Amino acid sequence: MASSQPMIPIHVSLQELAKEFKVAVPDRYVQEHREPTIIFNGSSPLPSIPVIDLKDFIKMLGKNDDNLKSLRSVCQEWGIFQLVNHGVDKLLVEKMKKETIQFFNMPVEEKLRYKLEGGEYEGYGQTILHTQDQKIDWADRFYMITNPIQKRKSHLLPEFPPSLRETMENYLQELQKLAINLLGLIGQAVDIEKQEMVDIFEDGIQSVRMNYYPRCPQPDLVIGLTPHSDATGITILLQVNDVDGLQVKKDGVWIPVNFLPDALVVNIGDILEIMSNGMYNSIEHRATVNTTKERISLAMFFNPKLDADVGPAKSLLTNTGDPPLYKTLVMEQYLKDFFSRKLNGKTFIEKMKINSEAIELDQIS
Ligand SMILES: O=C(O)CCC(=O)C(=O)O
Ligand SMILES: [Fe+2]
Repeated sequence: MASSQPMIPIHVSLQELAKEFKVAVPDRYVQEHREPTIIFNGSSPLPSIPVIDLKDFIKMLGKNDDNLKSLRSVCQEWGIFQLVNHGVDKLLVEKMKKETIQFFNMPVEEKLRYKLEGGEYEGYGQTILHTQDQKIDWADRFYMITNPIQKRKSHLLPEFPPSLRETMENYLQELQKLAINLLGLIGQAVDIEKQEMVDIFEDGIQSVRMNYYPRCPQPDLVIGLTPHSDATGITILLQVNDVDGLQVKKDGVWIPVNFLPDALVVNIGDILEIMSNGMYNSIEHRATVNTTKERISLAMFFNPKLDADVGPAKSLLTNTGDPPLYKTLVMEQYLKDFFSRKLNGKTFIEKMKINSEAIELDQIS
């Protein structure tokens, strides 16, 4: 069974190790089957992810439902967009970026105070290994659950340098407000009642991941972050140091995301794909690295409450009359199942589909 697989933390920081790999990367980081990035062939423009201006969007709300229709098609066709004029205080965002950089610039001994322990998935370290021969992503990460507060691990955020702790807290609160507004709108666009979204997501499970991707002598051989869809409702991503590297899989090909200045990138996670009964797409994405500059990003994940049902939204099924295409699981169990597997594209959500082959396979194993 997947849940009994060992979880092996790697205690060394790649940020330190990478300084020794000036010419070649060790085998453990080499991805033999990495899919290529789309190459611009000069005849058709490279597709780019849609942009939503939240200020304009809100202004038009109630006047007609054109913007809800376009939000719906963005979330269906892409499952990811850049959000501009999002209303999050610019100075706070700048402070959050600066202090995230400072976090990774702390001496390694300091960072290892937050290191991942065996069997845990919260803390600082490299990829959590589910098998001994698993390839390792070219990155260090810090991951923790931030909400509800009683779920916080006392050796993580509470022990951060005071300024970072305070900035993270303020940033979290701002993003919580933004996330609940976005979730309401995204739900409304597929006939999920706002109250149902609020009941499921308000005071839900929230977590943060800070990603550090060192420079790499052979960037095409490694992957910064393995292809995956997020097991979330929505994720709000901040690119911390203006170095691009995020890619999304659209119509079978990997295309790079060029972050707009001051934009936050919002992506639809598996839980919204399930809640929308498959109308939305939880976008598959990955991070690539480069030879010249390290890259830092900060993702915040917004999820239902632990005791909420994760399944096609009841109001959507009532309003559309459609049969449910996904199973329903309690959030707590959903999270346990997710963390017991290694990241692997969209295979996890496949297991939630009713009548999928993946479910049958899982039941046999
Ligand atoms: O670094 C990035 O741009 C992507 C991060 C991400 O997808 C994640 O943390 O889940
Ligand atoms: Fe992600």
